[in-house]
Amino acid sequence: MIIAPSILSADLYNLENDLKKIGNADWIHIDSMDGVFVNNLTFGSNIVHAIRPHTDQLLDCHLMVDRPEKYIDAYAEAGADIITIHYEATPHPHRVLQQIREKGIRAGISINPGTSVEAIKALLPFVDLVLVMTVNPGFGGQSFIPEMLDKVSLLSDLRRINSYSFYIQVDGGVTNETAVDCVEAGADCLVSGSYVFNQEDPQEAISHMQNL
Ligand SMILES: O=C(CO)[C@H](O)[C@H](O)COP(=O)(O)O
Repeated sequence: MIIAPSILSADLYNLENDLKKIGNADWIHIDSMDGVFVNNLTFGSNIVHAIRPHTDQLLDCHLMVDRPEKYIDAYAEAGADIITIHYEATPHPHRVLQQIREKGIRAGISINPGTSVEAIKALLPFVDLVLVMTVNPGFGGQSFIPEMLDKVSLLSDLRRINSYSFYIQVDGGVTNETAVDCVEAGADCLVSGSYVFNQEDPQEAISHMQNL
């Protein structure tokens, strides 16, 4: 199981120290929010640029921004390994996914709780990752919406039937308990923010989830 702690819940004043606390994680999840697509503002490609020289962990960039096509070049130049855009954020998701892959970067598509898997079926051959939001995007520390697990199961079936190879990532309210349900439904990558960073020993929490 791939674990991607979200630095949305890190202490930005002590980011270097907090990155050490999650040093055994496979990926680092970077939540960019623009105050338009979601009602919150966080960070942009500048944080990718700042972290990149200091880790070999994959930088997994989740763009909760309107019209993500405007920012792909900046994230590519900053050193992103994965860029996930929201299906709901652009009228041209297929074009933006192509734009990401043309940069040699893995491309992900994310869906809000109100968006069905059917809506992104035509995009599945063109993605390296599908992110199922299990909270409404915008804030950390929200409660997991269990009904979203049906989407994870459906994606897992579609992946098997069509021999696709995208990762199925779950994000929002992931704890040691909800992680078990995500794994059973077919997820292979879990984003966890507040749960991981609130633990006495984040590395132990990460390795527990990695072994699910
Ligand atoms: O994308 C996000 C919010 O939009 C966060 O990645 C997500 O909510 C993780 O935080 P937590 O584990 O605290 O729910």
